[in-house]
Amino acid sequence: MINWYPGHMAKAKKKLQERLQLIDVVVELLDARIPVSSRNPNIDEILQDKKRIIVLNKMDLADKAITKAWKKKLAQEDPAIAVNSLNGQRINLITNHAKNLMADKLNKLVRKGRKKRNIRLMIVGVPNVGKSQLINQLCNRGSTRTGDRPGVTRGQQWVKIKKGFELLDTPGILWPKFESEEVAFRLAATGAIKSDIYDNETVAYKLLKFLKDVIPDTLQERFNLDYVSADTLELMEDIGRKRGCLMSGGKVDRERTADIILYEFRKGDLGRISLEIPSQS
Ligand SMILES: Nc1nc2c(ncn2[C@@H]2O[C@H](COP(=O)(O)OP(=O)(O)OP(=O)(O)O)[C@@H](O)[C@H]2O)c(=O)[nH]1
Repeated sequence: MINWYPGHMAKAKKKLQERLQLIDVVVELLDARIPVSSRNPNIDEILQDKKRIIVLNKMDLADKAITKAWKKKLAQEDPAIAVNSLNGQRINLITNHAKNLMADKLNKLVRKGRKKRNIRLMIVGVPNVGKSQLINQLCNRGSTRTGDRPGVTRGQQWVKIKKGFELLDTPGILWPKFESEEVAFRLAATGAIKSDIYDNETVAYKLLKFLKDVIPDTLQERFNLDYVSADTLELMEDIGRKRGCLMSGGKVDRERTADIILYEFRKGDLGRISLEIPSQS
């Protein structure tokens, strides 16, 4: 886990901006469950007028209808798609969109009698959003290393991911938002940050408070509850008891209960749940 200090951010920004000069299209990766909170706060300033595709990753964990609404909203600015980087579902759309974005520029080259060149892509995003997973998926599809080329920092390489496309094999790591407790909660709940603001128990409590209104039936069934208490603390203790999280004297071990709730939520065992909806933000 990176500790972001202003100095680190300035350095990361500078490094990224250097690499951006080599790139045709940036793939901005967001978490489909929290597209607002998982977005770097300075992204527009960093990317400036660079062509961009917004990719909502982990679509398998997010609510289908809400993701669709997000895509519609985000697509007002840039092409926006949702993918699953674990199984590679829909990642073909990334190169399709990149091709469209670059069509005019490349056609111009051809009209000038020059050779059509590969479209160069790079993935950027905050920690844990799935950058490495997506790079692996894109690279696993019959890709080839294109060898060293000037201008690329040592240790980084271009990978030819399909005909006409090259991907920088190291992602751009961006810092997350630190602007509010609510954002910190959402990043912590989805596992993106180890929050300094919240401990696991508080994150799980806040999450449960949200979930009991959104998916009461799922909670009742999953944890085998007699009923879903309107009192969040009571509900948490009921879940703890059902899962055998007891300390000596029969008191519920809330820390262990919190770990279970967070683990199952992050894994998708509680269903596909989005923590942010477009009209809220
Ligand atoms: N369910 C699900 N999990 C995903 C998906 N993509 C990535 N993950 C998981 O999310 C976690 C983080 O993925 P990484 O690829 O390591 O994320 P990263 O952005 O490279 O993370 P940093 O190295 O911290 O910057 C891993 O446990 C992945 O298996 C997805 O589409 N669906």
